[in-house]
Amino acid sequence: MNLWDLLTGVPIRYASADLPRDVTGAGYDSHTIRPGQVFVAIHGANADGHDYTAQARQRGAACAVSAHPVEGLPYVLVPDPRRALALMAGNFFRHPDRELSLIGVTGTNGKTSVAWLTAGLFQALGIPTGLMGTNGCRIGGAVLPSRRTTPESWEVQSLLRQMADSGCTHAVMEVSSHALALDRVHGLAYTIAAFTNLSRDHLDFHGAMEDYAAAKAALFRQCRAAAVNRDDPWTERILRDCACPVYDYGLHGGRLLAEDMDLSPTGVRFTAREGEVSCPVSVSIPGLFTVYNALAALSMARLSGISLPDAAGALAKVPAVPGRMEPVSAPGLGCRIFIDFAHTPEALAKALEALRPMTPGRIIAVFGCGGCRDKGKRPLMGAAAGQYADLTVLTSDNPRTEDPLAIIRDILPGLSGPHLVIPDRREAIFRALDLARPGDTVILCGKGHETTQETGGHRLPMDERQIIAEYINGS
Ligand SMILES: CC(=O)N[C@H]1[C@@H](OP(=O)(O)OP(=O)(O)OC[C@H]2O[C@@H](n3ccc(=O)[nH]c3=O)[C@H](O)[C@@H]2O)O[C@H](CO)[C@@H](O)[C@@H]1O[C@H](C)C(=O)N[C@@H](C)C(=O)N[C@H](CCC(=O)O)C(=O)O
Ligand SMILES: Nc1ncnc2c1ncn2[C@@H]1O[C@H](COP(=O)(O)OP(=O)(O)OP(=O)(O)O)[C@@H](O)[C@H]1O
Ligand SMILES: N[C@H](CCC[C@H](N)C(=O)O)C(=O)O
Ligand SMILES: [Mg+2]
Repeated sequence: MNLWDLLTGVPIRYASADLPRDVTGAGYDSHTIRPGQVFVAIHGANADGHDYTAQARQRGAACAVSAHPVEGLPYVLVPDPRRALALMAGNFFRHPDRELSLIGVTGTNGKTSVAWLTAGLFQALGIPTGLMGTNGCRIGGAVLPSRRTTPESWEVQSLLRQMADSGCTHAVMEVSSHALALDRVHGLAYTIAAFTNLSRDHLDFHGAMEDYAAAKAALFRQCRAAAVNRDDPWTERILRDCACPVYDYGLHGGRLLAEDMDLSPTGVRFTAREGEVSCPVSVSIPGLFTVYNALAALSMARLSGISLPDAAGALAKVPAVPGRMEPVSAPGLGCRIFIDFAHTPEALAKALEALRPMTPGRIIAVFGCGGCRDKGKRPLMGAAAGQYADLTVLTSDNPRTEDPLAIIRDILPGLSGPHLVIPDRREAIFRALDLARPGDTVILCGKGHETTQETGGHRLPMDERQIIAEYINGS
């Protein structure tokens, strides 16, 4: 590709005279750069790409895009290499957002659930829809694993191009606050952006709630319509800079309302009402938060021109989201078991609250907090467990490179109420199941769809479904 075509729209401060005419693409990691590519040097939190131009050159980089002059490669100076990378990705992959109805979902909790329900709803109506998020990327029948909720801009544009080329007319993607702050979706034009809610998470990265909210709000400056949760106290802040039409939903206010709710162990049923039109909705995921997630999905369907009855009919056909209040059958144990992905104080509270009406006995919660992430949420998660569970088995959840016991020590000050500390997660699950009596509910929080445990800097296999099966089979 012609270098200047690749750089279309990128603000440029200076270009050296010896630049190549054609390049084969771009990359931002010196380890994986390929011959003929542009190496985009990014100044990050841990490293500075500008220090790795020699390695990029050895691997065949044709030139660099950088914030300051670099040694050994012709270069183009730009004010912001991350943004340059995102714009170059759009050019290289021929702007798939111009061919797709692109839907972005942001918020602290519920992004994966809402994205899944929305994509599933469209698919059920015969609308070919791609899906990108924490649980993987779905393009046609293929599922590609994801390491992050929203990948780097080059990968985002590449995946959207694959969706467009495979016949998708719509794409639904989760947009994390990290992605917004780090320009992974810079330059994308969203047809619809949705906001689920905001509560404490990721303050290790954002610093303060206001900065976290500001990162999320940025999505609403690059969309043509917004779907928002009217009941969330942060919604006004999120919409402050939003100039597009807004469709709101809620239990207490909004254009789309949920009424006559029936929350059961197997899911939720309610009546969705928009003005004079109302229709029954059912989703096979328990918890009041599922009502909100369903309303978000229905709102995006409405903004896409789908009638409420058609949308509700399609939503009823969508299978449950893997690892989100996922029931595990344990015949013989007499207790209910759920695998869930709650990993914030608010999500943990909501997930545990959802269990109370279906639990004649005790709620036994197994949870831990991720290592190398927001430490401030740890005692708050402890407090949520103490408040809503009858017994907590405190354990580990991806300690990463932190000492698991140090993480547990951070959680304990918030945790009042009966609890056991069992750092080994498999052992913790076994103990919770040992202690469970008929009528109790055991919930394993925080790992959801994950099938590994990151500890000591390694990623080890760990599947909670398998651990439960092993317990049941007596191994
Ligand atoms: C905080 C964060 O998101 N960091 C991401 C960011 O890191 P960074 O900018 O600090 O990068 P860095 O490691 O300092 O390196 C700077 C540059 O030098 C380059 N480099 C570095 C070393 C070298 O030898 N050669 C080289 O070229 C790197 O490729 C990079 O381009 O850019 C890197 C390259 O894309 C990412 O790998 C890294 O994600 C890390 C692994 C991460 O864990 N991110 C998580 C927190 C995250 O993004 N999570 C969100 C939120 C999930 C949610 O709640 O939904 C997500 O979207 O998944
Ligand atoms: N709307 C919601 N409000 C509060 N809690 C929710 C909501 N939806 C789901 N949850 C809880 O949060 C957990 C995570 O849900 P989900 O994976 O959909 O969130 P997410 O925003 O995608 O998370 P991540 O930031 O990791 O991508 C669920 O397992 C459930 O316990
Ligand atoms: N998207 C979330 C996932 C957390 C999953 C949980 N298992 C943990 O490791 O804390 C994050 O990056 O914070
Ligand atoms: Mg997610």
